[in-house]
Amino acid sequence: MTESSTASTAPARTVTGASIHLDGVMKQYRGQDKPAVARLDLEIEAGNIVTFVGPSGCGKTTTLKMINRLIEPTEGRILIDGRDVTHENPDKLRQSIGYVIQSGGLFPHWSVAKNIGAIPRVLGWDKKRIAERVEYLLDLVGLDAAEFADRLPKDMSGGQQQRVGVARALAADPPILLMDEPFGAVDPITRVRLQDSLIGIQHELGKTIVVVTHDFDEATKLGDKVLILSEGGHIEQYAPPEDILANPATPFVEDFIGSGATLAHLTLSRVRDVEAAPVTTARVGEDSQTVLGRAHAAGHTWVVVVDNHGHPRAWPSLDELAAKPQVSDYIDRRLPVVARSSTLNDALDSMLAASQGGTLVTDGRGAVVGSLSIDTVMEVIRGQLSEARPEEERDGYIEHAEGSSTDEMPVIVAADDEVDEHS
Ligand SMILES: Nc1ncnc2c1ncn2[C@@H]1O[C@H](COP(=O)(O)OP(=O)(O)OP(=O)(O)O)[C@@H](O)[C@H]1O
Repeated sequence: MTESSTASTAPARTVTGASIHLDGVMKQYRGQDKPAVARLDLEIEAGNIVTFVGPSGCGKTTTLKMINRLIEPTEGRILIDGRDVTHENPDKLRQSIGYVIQSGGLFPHWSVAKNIGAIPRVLGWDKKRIAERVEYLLDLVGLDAAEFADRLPKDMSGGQQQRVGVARALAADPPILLMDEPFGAVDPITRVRLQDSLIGIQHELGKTIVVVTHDFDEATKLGDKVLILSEGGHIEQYAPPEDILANPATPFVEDFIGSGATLAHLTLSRVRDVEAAPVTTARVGEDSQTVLGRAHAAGHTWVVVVDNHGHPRAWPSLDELAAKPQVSDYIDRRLPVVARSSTLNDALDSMLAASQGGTLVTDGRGAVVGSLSIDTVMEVIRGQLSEARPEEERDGYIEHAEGSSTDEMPVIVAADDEVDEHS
């Protein structure tokens, strides 16, 4: 079988996640007159990412924490893969449900390896198995084990700490991952990378992931389904993002998603839907002339320097490359990079943040697979906008400028403006 036919007939994704069923759950906090979450019924399919959004105080976190019983429901049942866990030992339950909070929630005096190994140690795994697991998970979340395993959280960036938080939550291979505003505390570019990394991990592992977020764009990007809640944990809509944008179920949802719903479709277009241009890659320490030969043959004017995992480090021009006999070990911290799962909005953001006319594209594990130019993205966006606006609405500048349009120019008059009938 050829490589391309393997790709086109790829088998369905492996699902290692478990389904979650909230059956009439209710939470009434002591001293409150109204329940934080009134009777809520929710079915989350195994292997899906579901995002919870809604205004502050609507009950997102309460609902999430009832799944692993960090908050005990006042009424109702929680079923995991059909099994009623409402009265199971909560500590045991939590060992099978990974939990990630904002900023990673790492133990500050423990190394990265010790943090990730916390639950496996409780489960009595031997040292070798834990060490192998730590190495596998660091690689999965895009961190180099040799560089990070012995670091303390304070010596890492917010985004790196958050990656370790995800690795720790996955340590005992739980079927479910709960995440409460996981990317709320990082800058927008890091946020995009963490989102992409999470999508990559989910595609690879097929876990069931529930994410609470304030950000509707994040909810639509990550979620196979989005749950929109209003006060009291009331379900306004629970559907795939495309359906919510196309058919908001209630006036609340319409208001919530805002008038930019047409533009919001752009947040659903992915980098993988646009063909990435091939790039010439070079390894650190490789002979520059050999790389130049490859780049010239491919007609490229720059190359991407990658590490042993194929992660991009810099994108020097051929002149810069030729200035040194070997490919040098330089990291360009402002390199624009997006994953195939990123949205076109993310791609534009990354280009703008780096003041570049293009961005590199990586796979779910951060290895370079190509590049995308601003022109390509703009072309797709223009196409989408014109599809969103019906033909008859598009009366061009030329027609108006030449006075050839038969349409009346619209005149907007305030209700109390006097209109002179004779002018
Ligand atoms: N421990 C508590 N005791 C009393 N009331 C609480 C408690 N925790 C939350 N609440 C109330 O329950 C309601 C739902 O809170 P919850 O934290 O679930 O909302 P949320 O949608 O996650 O909000 P946010 O987006 O602001 O984090 C709110 O009115 C909140 O004030």
